[in-house]
Amino acid sequence: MTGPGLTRAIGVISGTSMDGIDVALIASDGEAQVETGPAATFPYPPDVAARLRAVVADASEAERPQAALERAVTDAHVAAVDAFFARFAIARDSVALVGLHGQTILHRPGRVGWEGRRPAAPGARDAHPPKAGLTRQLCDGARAAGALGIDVVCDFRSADVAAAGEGAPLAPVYHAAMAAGRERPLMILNWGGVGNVTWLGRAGEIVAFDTGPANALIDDILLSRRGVAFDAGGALAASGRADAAILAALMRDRYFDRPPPKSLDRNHFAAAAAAVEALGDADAAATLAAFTVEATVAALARVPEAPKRWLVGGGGRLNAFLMSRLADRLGVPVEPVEAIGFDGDAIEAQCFAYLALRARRGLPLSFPTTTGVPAPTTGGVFWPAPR
Ligand SMILES: Nc1ncnc2c1ncn2[C@@H]1O[C@H](COP(=O)(O)OP(=O)(O)OP(=O)(O)O)[C@@H](O)[C@H]1O
Ligand SMILES: CC(=O)N[C@H]1[C@@H]2OC[C@@H](O2)[C@@H](O)[C@@H]1O[C@H](C)C(=O)O
Repeated sequence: MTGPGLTRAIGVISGTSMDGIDVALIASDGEAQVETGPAATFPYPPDVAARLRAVVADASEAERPQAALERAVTDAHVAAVDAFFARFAIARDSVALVGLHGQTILHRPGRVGWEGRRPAAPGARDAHPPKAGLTRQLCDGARAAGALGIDVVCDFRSADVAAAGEGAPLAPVYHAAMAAGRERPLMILNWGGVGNVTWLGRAGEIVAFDTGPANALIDDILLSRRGVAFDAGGALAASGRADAAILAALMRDRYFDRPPPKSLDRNHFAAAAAAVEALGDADAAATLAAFTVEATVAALARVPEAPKRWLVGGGGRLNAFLMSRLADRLGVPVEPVEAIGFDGDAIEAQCFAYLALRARRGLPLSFPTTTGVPAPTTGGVFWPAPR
């Protein structure tokens, strides 16, 4: 794999589920041409995962420097790339670049309107002035480039936030490349911990935003109540009944009133766990699954034209219950991205390889209709390997 004009790059990400470190190889020009190679997921060392969960659960902790944890996360990501080279017998010097997303521990973009805030009237004293935008992905680029001996791009979101964008989602430009030549309008949905959509219009328009919860809330109650990481296939949710009143209350969150672009911190909907506390396990899972589906369906009101087809990536595509409920509610085909030849577990890692290549070429990663940034904006920080 490497056609003329294509560069081989590896992408690495651990998403909001913190279920492991995804690694994928692509060859691409950072534009229309993408060839996908192998991909795999490697577990976090358990102590690193536990420390991350504690920090992510506490925003004030997530704002502190976290230098030791950043080193541990970086080393885990480097180890994952080394294991990837070994598993697929890939020569290190055949890869020109590594895009390291790192681990998001806090996401608080500073755009006016964030969290449903309304701009204060002119002259009025704002009782809750916006905090400066901040998005934190733990990743030490210099350490990673040194350990890997390969050039690294990391910190993909900060330039967008500094330019008054949401800093997320960044996958849309990769989704557009994946779906080139497919029927429009088309929706690409990522159901990871948090959900996000990319709407692709007939004339090449892209509208993208985070939809709401995907699996994170369901994962959290399965872990706290049953000691398991997720609801396999959605079996527990399928055996329960969603509580309509609780669901309606959850859907009144002001996030759903906001027009896109918009993005979420993993913990935005953390109060939902308390809302289902009095329910039995199956009904709680069913209510949170219904919340994921309704939050996703609500995206329809925010795109110019209803998509003819939805393609789903991320672990949520393996939840048969969520997939069939979404298809019922939408009335159009809802299929895993495998339907167009992509590995739904690898898209985000592929995406950060692709974005790293774009960053090196000065191409934009984000756009006014994907993050609300005022103009198309490149990003990422480059760390050359020591020579
Ligand atoms: N067989 C399955 N049945 C049900 N759910 C599953 C299954 N396999 C994975 N999942 C869900 O998918 C989640 C992981 O999805 P994924 O790896 O796409 O998330 P992520 O990339 O960490 O999150 P994000 O995209 O928000 O950053 C798991 O936490 C689990 O909830
Ligand atoms: C701040 C952050 O890490 N956001 C993630 C998260 O996980 C899903 C959703 O929320 C999306 O906005 C984003 O990830 C993907 C890869 C993105 O930027 O497109």
